[in-house]
Amino acid sequence: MSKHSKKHKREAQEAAISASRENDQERKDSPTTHNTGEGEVSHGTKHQKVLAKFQKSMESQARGETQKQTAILDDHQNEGDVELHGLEPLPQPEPVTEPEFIPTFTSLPSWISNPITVSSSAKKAFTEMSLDEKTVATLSQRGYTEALAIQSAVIPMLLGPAHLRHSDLCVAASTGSGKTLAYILPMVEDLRSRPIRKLRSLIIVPTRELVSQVSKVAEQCISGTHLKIGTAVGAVPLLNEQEALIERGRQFDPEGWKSLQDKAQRRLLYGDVDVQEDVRMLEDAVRMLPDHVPVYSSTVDLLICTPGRLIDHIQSTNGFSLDDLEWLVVDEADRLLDESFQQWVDVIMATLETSRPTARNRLLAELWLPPEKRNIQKVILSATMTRDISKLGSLRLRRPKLVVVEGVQTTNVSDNSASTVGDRGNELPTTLRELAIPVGDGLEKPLYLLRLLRSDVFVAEKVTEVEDFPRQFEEDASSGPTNETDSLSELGPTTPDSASSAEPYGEPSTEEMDKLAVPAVDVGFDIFNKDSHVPPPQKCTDDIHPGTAANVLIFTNSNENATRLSHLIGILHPPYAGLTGVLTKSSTSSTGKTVLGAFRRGKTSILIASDRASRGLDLPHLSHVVNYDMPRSVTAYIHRVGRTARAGRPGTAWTLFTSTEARWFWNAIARTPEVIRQRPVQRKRLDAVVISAKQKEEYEEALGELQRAVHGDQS
Ligand SMILES: Nc1ncnc2c1ncn2[C@@H]1O[C@H](COP(=O)(O)OP(=O)(O)OP(=O)(O)O)[C@@H](O)[C@H]1O
Repeated sequence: MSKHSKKHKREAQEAAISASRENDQERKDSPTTHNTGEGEVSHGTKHQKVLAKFQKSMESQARGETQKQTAILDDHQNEGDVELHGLEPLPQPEPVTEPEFIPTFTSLPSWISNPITVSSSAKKAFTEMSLDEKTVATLSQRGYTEALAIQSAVIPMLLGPAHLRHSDLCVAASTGSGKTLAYILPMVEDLRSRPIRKLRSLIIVPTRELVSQVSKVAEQCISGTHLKIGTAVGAVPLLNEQEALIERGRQFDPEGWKSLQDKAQRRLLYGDVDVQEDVRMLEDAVRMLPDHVPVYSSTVDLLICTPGRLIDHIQSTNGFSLDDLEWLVVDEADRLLDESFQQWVDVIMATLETSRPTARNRLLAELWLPPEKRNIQKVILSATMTRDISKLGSLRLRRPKLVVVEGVQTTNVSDNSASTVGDRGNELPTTLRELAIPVGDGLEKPLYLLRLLRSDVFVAEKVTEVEDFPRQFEEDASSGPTNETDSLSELGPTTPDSASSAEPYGEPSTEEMDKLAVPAVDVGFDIFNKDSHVPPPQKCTDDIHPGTAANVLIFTNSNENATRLSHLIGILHPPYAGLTGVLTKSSTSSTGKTVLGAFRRGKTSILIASDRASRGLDLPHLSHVVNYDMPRSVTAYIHRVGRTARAGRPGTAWTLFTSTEARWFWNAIARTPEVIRQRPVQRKRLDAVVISAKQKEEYEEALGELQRAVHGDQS
């Protein structure tokens, strides 16, 4: 029933009820009326009225019903006009095209979204840079006459007296672009004229290898000055470092001695000690002559350290103080800020903000005035600089500026047009060539690696072996991998899931592959030819690394994989055994030094390493990097491949990817707009790594040998 008709019905009912009530009432009020003729007349009139009302209401309801029925009839008639269709989709209107959303705002602060950009070709002669003549001479002895782009931009910003430098600097420039000299040169220029030795500069880096590398560069830069450099790394006993960094003396100071004695007594009696520093001082004070107090002085002007060890010194080395600090450099900043390392940022910032115990500050304190502000020049660097403002904010930067080097115009590899300069991707060196090799399910990855080493890294070997390439092998190559190799999976050095990225993997489409593919190489050889002699190190004969000794850094995802792979290479191809070094997280400092030294001197030409070696390590003549295990992030990839193609030299990076890793690799690494590269990653097939029955047998034997070596079972 329609709303309308309901209403009328209700009205009629109400009218009827009210009329009947009125009648009842009247009957009650005058019980005699129904007996009189007048009363009957009055009743009749009323009933007529009520009846008229009721009829009116019913008519109106009937009219409403009729209208409704007419409307329904009309609807039914109209149905006859409806066009009947089959199951094919109905034509749809054109979707409304909405204008592309181009943000006119950025959530980044303007110093990040509008950085100072430096062209990679902007180079200056060191002689034009107001550097000390001796420094220029030292640089020229090393063969450096021209400052690289980032150095040409940053050095002038950091040169000059402290009161004229008003900004802290963040520097984002690709791996191998020369960031180390960009901060060390102005720092040394600033400190060289200071007559008194104080700890004025602190350089924080993430690994002990980097501490040693940066200190070597710094040592060269300070030659001819009175400056002294110290290092602090976790691998060295703390006590040795304390003795090397702090000189302990004594001073005649009866009042000071008395105050120390009082404190010592209070401590003894009540356990009352004001500050931790006093406790440590008391320990020295008890060994002093009467009326003398200990005094401490720094033995170094510049300290290069890892964050953990720095905190150890701040918290437990008598006399270690950052009161005189003027320079704070954080290299590989994104890595250091990502990992908390005993809350190092908070501890250091708190230490730097404690007011210095100077006479001026004491006077200011007496006048209830704030202590004088410290003027510490902070320089924060990385090839993959974080734009995370909360992390950068923890460093309490003063009027910061971001300097970026633009080596590559935005390329066809990624359409990065919407991104602003500040949040554009990280750049790879322009001289880097990247290739990727599919390795199927990954079960024969060691064989692919060997093949790669012998065909593309140590090129000289390829030339002879291609000539001797046996026809039989060609036939084996075309047969494809067989299921029999599956049994090797448990023993193989890595399994396909060794890359522990959470991203979904999958093969890219054929179309994607076609776009990315480069012509497959069709060379092959017997990788098991143990008798073939490898004269190390060999000269590259290709046009990419002309005349340089070939060497390769191979990355695995764990120490265990690195060690196993090195054993396996030695077993599968004994001539490589003596040429291979392993650098893992667990290598001791001295082992690490020996391994790196041998590699740098060319005694070994294959270095297998975990990601410990990916950050900042400078192996100037490294010709190849191989990602044997898939890196865990795009940042890890950038730092790994950045060990080659440094300072404008050519370099090649190879990545082995399994079919489950393929999609992630191409999407997240090879084609991501986060990475700015000059040329796309090329796909290269090493099809000939297909195993004959004999080779498979030898491979299994090698794996068995490896397993026996691991379990110490020589039977
Ligand atoms: N002015 C120069 N001329 C020639 N070579 C230079 C110059 N400055 C630095 N180099 C060389 O460039 C290489 C890379 O320098 P450096 O290690 O400082 O790079 P980086 O930017 O810190 O790299 P990463 O981000 O990987 O740590 C080194 O081998 C260094 O000796």
